[in-house]
Amino acid sequence: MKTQGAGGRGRAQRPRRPARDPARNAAFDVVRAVDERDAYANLLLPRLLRERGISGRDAALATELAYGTLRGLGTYDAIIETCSDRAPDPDVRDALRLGAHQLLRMRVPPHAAVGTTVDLVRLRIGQGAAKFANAVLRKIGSRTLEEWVPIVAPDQADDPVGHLAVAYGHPRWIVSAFRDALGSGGELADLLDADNARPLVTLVARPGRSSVEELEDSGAMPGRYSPYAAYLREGDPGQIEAIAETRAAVQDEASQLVALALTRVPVGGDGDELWLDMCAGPGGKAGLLDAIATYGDLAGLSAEFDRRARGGGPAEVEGRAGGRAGADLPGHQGGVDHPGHDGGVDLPGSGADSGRAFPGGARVLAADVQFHRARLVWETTRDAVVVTADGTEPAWRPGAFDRVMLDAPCTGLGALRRRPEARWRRDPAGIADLGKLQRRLLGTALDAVRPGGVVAYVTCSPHLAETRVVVGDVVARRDDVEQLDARDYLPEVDGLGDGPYAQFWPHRHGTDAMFLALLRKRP
Ligand SMILES: C[S@@+](CC[C@H](N)C(=O)[O-])C[C@H]1O[C@@H](n2cnc3c(N)ncnc32)[C@H](O)[C@@H]1O
Repeated sequence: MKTQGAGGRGRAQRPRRPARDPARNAAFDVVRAVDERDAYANLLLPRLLRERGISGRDAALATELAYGTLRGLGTYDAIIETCSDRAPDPDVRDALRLGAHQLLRMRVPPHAAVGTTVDLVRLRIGQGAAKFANAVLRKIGSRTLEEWVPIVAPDQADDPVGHLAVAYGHPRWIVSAFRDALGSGGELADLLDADNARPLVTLVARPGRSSVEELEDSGAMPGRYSPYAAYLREGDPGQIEAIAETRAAVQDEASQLVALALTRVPVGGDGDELWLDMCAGPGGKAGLLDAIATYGDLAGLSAEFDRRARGGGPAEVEGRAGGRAGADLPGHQGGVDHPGHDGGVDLPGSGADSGRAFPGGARVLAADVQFHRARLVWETTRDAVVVTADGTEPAWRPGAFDRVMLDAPCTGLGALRRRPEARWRRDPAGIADLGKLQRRLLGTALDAVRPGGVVAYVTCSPHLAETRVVVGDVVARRDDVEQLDARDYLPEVDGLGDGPYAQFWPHRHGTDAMFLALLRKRP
């Protein structure tokens, strides 16, 4: 049974009236559903917008209201508590959170923020609750966010983590984890701030299937680092033909780069034909790996070709690239004119087999333990073989693969920008169990790769207990593994840390906080 708080007394069930303010009503419904029944905002909101025919500016407003409110819950709750003389009912509190977001972080004029929120409460909850909401919102609007923070947050000097947690709306344990992973406190506020910003929609043009130029024709602009990335400032990516046909997809740029880095490591020796994506669902990295495996790293190949045509090195790349990855392939990008590339990437190693872009001609086996997620991989890949399989109990023989991608199940703390409510749902208690699974999966990934082959251990979390500690523990227990400096395979990206790992950051790179370790099985 619900507790009776402010504005709840004597309230009768009333029939829903038609929404006069579709954006705020939709945002309210999303925040309520997240609060009441653990709904996922990024799944529910697009459905509500579609069902209610909300589009254009109203859709943009509903999105900012719902996502922004959910990101800032911790901050807004602290301010609401200070401004209320009694605990609000959950539905009234959700409306107050929406109002607080408009007053403190959006450019909605205060009278409009208060007026529309009070109207919403009157219509959806009741007259008594509306009076209460009006009084609380007026108090909230009497100060700016910068003025509220010192009042409601712990003192910065006494408790810097607690202060940042309230100031930037993150749970304290996540702020601590980010501080530990960053290694110094200097950038912590920038990171938390970046987590509160709406991420750019990043697309991937799967090589051989689409091209950045094709995405540019649909209104996107070339990405900063990945030769396959394009940014979409506005519009629905689902309407882009290449995306509808799975030749391109929505994919964070760091996700693209960690997959690309795996394909750039020279494996030498016994061919390079079979790759495993061990935790592939829903298929973002598998989609890119599948295209590179089939057609080659076309951007890298054309950069190499350009370099060699200018007299920069051995010429047999033309022969290796010809046929499968030659200039006639659909979507072949020709020369690379890319801010991060300067005509090609310089990878470590020299000699016939190293430092080369992969020319194509491999096959990907993509596995996921969950059938429905494996099915999503099957829908997004073309040439990959997709299976439902548990990576901890391999269905493949040891040493079968030349390259293995292990994008391990993790807390997802690196993608908090995308899932607005996620930060309040994650529980540090789950990290120990995840760590056990991550260690087992990394062990079986290393068993799956042949001597000389390479494993990418990836998490979409910078939490040390899921990244360095896992890799360090597993490597320390084996004598057949050599750790590579992952940064060497991403020369177009600065600021990836002290190595040998590569750690992306939203505030530095505009990407998710993706972690990469590259491990080679000793020949
Ligand atoms: C971080 S997600 C992978 C994301 C994916 N690589 C992509 O880029 O779209 C982790 C995946 O691991 C899967 N998984 C969890 N435990 C597994 C196991 N024991 N064996 C195989 N897959 C597992 C989950 O179902 C989930 O789909």
